Amino acid sequence: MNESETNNAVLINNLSFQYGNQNVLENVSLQIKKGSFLGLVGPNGSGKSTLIKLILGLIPLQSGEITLFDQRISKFKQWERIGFVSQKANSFNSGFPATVFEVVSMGLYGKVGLMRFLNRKHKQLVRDVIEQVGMTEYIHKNIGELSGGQQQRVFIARALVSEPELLILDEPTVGVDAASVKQFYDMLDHLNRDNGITLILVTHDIGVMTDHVTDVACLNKTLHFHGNTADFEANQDLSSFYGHDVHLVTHNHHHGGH
Ligand SMILES: Nc1ncnc2c1ncn2[C@@H]1O[C@H](COP(=O)(O)OP(=O)(O)OP(=O)(O)O)[C@@H](O)[C@H]1O
Repeated sequence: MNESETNNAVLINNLSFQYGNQNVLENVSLQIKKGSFLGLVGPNGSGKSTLIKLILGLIPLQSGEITLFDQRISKFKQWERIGFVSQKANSFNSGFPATVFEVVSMGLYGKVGLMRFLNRKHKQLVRDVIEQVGMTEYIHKNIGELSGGQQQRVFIARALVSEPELLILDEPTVGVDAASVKQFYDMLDHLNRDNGITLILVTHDIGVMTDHVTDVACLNKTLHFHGNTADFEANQDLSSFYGHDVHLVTHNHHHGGH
């Protein structure tokens, strides 16, 4: 980390975005501090993935500003500081011919070109991140033979080999069974607390999430709430609106209290 940097991993200022003439994000401002673990929640179609794509520079800004580690996104070049794991990561079928070690090594491609040129240091790094996500005993297993939750850990390890300071996860627990979800969150806690990695987690698992995240942001085109987890839970309107029935809510609904 750079000594002269502020405490912000991500700073979003007055961001708006449209697909065609559909407003998807309106005047969103959000400060994500280094070391925090942010849960980003919102109904289907509320703009969560769009916000993440904008932060990752995958789609261009239209209005407003995003600052990553104190650099305007248009000038930002240190993309290795940011890792991303998507919901669709766990789609390997049982025939996929790559081991956990190999899949995680692919995360180094940007650094070393081809996997067969991995040096001792790189191999150790690959083993270390596999250890961090608790997959050491599966290191030589084929990825396709693992459960969805285990595959997702492997994808997190793959994102971790480039040693990101910020890791963004877009609904990583979709399709993962309840028992594995708990372990998955424990692993995220470890990365956040022990390794100091800032996390942004897009999720619909409100109940599980609030036991782990430090901060919550509720998005429904505009930002309805951003604050610490205790304040989110204390606000009954918010936790029920963004809770279990979130899939049924339409954009036209009214919801008070904030
Ligand atoms: N490439 C695109 N072109 C046009 N419209 C899009 C595109 N991507 C998303 N949208 C629309 O923008 C809105 C926000 O979508 P977005 O994927 O950001 O929501 P989300 O909160 O991530 O939803 P979900 O929880 O269902 O994943 C939706 O109405 C969606 O249909």
